[in-house]
Amino acid sequence: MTPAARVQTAIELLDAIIAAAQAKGAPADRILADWFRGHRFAGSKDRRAIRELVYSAIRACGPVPATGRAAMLRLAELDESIAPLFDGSNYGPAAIGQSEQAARGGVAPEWLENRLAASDISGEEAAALLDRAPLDLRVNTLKADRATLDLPVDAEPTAVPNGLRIATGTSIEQWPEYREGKVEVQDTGSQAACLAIGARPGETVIDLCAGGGGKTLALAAAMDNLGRLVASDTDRGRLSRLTPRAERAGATNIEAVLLNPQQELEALEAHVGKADAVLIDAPCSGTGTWRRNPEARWRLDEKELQRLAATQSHLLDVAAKLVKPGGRIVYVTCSLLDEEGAGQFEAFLARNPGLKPREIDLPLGRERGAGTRLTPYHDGTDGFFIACAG
Ligand SMILES: C[S@@+](CC[C@H](N)C(=O)[O-])C[C@H]1O[C@@H](n2cnc3c(N)ncnc32)[C@H](O)[C@@H]1O
Repeated sequence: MTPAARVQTAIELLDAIIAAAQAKGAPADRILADWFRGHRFAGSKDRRAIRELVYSAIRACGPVPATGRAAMLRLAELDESIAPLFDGSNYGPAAIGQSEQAARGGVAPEWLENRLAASDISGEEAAALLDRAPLDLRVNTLKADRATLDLPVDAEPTAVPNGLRIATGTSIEQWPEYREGKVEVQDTGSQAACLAIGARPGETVIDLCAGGGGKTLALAAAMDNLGRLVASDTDRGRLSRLTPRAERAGATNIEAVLLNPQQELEALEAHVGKADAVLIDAPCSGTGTWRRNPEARWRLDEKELQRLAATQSHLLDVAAKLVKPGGRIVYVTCSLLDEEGAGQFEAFLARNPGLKPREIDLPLGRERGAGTRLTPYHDGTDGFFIACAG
């Protein structure tokens, strides 16, 4: 493909990504993967270049761009190598018209920038939300030891006990160490969230929103497979990914439980008032993970944020029923908005005067309300709010 044809392809993909974001459809990564699968003539260099153009254009726009072409014109304002490729050549984009408008820059749609600023995320903190994410691994202590594990590439220890950082873009799926379950891909912030729960061998721990089990596997390792680890979620598809992952990781103490939304306690009845610890890795806006999926900024609206906050509050109340007296509840969101983090947790404590905030000792982050906040700018991790009560 010519460089101009790559730009035109990126424009068309951006059109699809913008439409999907507004319709809450497929994420950008899936749209790209599907296109690459259907267009085998695009070689690996083409694919890399197109991906880079698409993601750079997404990062360059704050509010939702009107079109893929407007998004690419915004990128052309930042990267002078792009405008000359609007050359009207075969398969390339038409020449830039005199009155054509580029999309607006910024960190996010204005309403969302304002919400972030109200949560003290602005300036460099806000800009860093759109950095490129590093590639972090967690060494699975059920099968390996960070101090002695030999990997095919250089790896730097991170601030968390079993974390390693390797070069972004490294493909690890074919590594024997990965296939044998010695390492998992997991952001350092997620690993810190797992540390906060302090899961110990022999305990009963409930991972209430387990999804595909990213944190469940870390908890199983912390428990050394001893005790009871309940992994629940309302999403059957996500939860079904846990079993093969647990097998690969050698995690043997996990019990997966599918929940009905709003009736979570029915399936978890046997555990009411008995859990030593409950982790709520709550569904959230994901403002802390824009480094990985920057078009998520265009999916969110105020109504969705309200819906998420209501679910978070409900799940905190569910956790309060599951935990035993003296047990601990750890609340985690990968959002930097206080209404999903410090504010949400404060309201929970106010509703439950019998529960008190507990200090969590993490090697990263800063105090925020009754919890700890990790940010890409300050900690080099995804953004997280993590808090504990008991
Ligand atoms: C942030 S994700 C969890 C990620 C997962 N813990 C991990 O580390 O890979 C939030 C999860 O909450 C689940 N969820 C949404 N509503 C729920 C509910 N009412 N009860 C339990 N889980 C729920 C979603 O299906 C989603 O998997």
